[in-house]
Amino acid sequence: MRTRLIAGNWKMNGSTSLIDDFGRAFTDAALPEAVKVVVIPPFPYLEAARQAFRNTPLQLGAQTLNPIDSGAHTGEVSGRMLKELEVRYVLVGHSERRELYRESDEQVFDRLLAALHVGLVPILCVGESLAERDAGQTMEVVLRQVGYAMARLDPEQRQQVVIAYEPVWAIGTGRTATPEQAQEVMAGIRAYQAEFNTTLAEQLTLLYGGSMNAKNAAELLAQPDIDGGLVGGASLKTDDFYAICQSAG
Ligand SMILES: O=C[C@H](O)COP(=O)(O)O
Repeated sequence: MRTRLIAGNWKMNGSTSLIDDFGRAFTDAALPEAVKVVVIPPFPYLEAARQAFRNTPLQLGAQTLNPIDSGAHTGEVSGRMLKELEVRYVLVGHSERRELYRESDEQVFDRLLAALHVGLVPILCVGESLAERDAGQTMEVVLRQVGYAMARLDPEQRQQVVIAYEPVWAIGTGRTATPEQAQEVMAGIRAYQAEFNTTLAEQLTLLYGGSMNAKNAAELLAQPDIDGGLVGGASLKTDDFYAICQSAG
């Protein structure tokens, strides 16, 4: 059975009091067995989260990392620093990083490799824009993003990567991909992986992201190639996020 994973990406939102709310809500939480839950707050809240989540099943994630270990890179954070704060997962290639901060496939790959080198689990985010979908280029764009990274990894590294499919037009818009639309692309990603190794493809954890919420999560998560969710807006509401985690069981 594949890992079920729900990750809440707070983006540039949240507060220390929201961290405390999550700590309280998830203390001794009875989550479905085999569901892993990750909270990905902004960097300044990681230490508070590490403390507040001690008696919870919540694991920590970070939103990006610099590929370099240390040095004169003002404003940047390295994977080694994240590891010190017991961070386990890190997003790479989120569409907001690709768009707003002009991260190329090459830069995304450097970050992914750096994450693997320090023992973080990278969540590689991929997805097409609305114009690309309308032009019938969805699979081409998504497989280019997946392929650029995966083809450069060795089999053991490939096994560590989680992939999140996030159609850009569904992010923060309230317009979720239909379960069928998401399933079609995610089956395509798994089939692409199977070209390297069928066992690895079968074990690959694939997340859907894009306006997932407490109402639509169960239907999305029921699709055969959707193993979990990368949740933005709804991960800022404790009750909604808790409900999404329950739907993953
Ligand atoms: O990282 C999360 C995704 O970008 C989805 O965000 P959203 O749930 O607010 O659409």
